[in-house]
Amino acid sequence: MTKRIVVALGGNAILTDDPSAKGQIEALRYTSKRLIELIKQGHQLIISHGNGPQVGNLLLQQAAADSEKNPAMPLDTCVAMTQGSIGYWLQNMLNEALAEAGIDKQVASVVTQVVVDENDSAFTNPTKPVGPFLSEAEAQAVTAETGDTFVEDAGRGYRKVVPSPKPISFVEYPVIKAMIEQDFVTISAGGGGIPVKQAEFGYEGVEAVIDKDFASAKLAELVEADYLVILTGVDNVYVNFNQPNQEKLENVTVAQLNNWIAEEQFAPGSMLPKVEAAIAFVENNPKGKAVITSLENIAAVMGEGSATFVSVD
Ligand SMILES: Nc1ncnc2c1ncn2[C@@H]1O[C@H](COP(=O)(O)OP(=O)(O)O)[C@@H](O)[C@H]1O
Ligand SMILES: NC(=O)OP(=O)(O)O
Repeated sequence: MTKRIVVALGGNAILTDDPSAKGQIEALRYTSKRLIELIKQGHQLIISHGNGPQVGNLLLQQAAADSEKNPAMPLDTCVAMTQGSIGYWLQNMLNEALAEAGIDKQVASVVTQVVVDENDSAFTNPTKPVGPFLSEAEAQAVTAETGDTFVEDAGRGYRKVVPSPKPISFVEYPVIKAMIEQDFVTISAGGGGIPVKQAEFGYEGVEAVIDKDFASAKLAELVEADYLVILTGVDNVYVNFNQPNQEKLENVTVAQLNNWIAEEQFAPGSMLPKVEAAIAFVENNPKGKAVITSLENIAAVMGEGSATFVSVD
């Protein structure tokens, strides 16, 4: 039976060890081949993706801009730029994979604006890690020069943090919905969506990066998806992660996850938002399941391999 599946692509589905455009296109070529396995099985794919590494790199490139003739772009515009570039690469690679598989299906990216609350406490408490991983000494040197805030990111090094308000609504949702109804493969809410606030007539950008897992959960809720699949660097969520007594989670409920959240089992800025997004989706859509796994293990969604499945109870 056809399932409606929202797939949120994490960092390493797009950027492996080569951050050049060519390297990211290659990573997305592989990713697309894996993704269309679900289309081959007759399922409907609704794709979103992250942009943390890319938007952080773009911010670093902005620092090289001169102030008048070649001005630095604000963060919301940088999010739009990464949404555009990743969407462009991904739609091309999906088209290629579909053509190779002899499947005639349209793919398109939607430049997606996501409304946030300008009074969200995130604006005074930046938590979203973006850009490259630095050593502690490198991070301290950048902070001394720019005033940027860095945090240690899940044992992998230090990353700059930016405000990450919660997504409220999708400006382009009627368009996304119409495309889904036509059975087009949609790429939307890239990089969590371009953060905007309501203006008198229309919308105005705000400087932030929305967490793509929260945006994807909201999208999955709106489209009443059967599955929200969050693809990341690990096959499963763990308790006691990276410790000798780490324990793989396979089928878990919201109540169990809430207990582990209280024990601080999931790293803020990396696994915690994924777990929270999974909870939000199944609580608002109790018939749906959330799945956290790796791209390599995507077949687990249909029962072939290891993944963490979250259900409401
Ligand atoms: N409890 C945990 N269980 C599994 N992975 C965890 C846990 N805590 C932190 N992590 C780390 O979080 C990473 C996923 O977050 P991140 O790489 O920021 O996401 P994304 O794939 O969306 O870019 C995993 O690859 C893993 O290294
Ligand atoms: N915007 C966002 O959450 O990106 P990452 O998933 O790449 O961190």
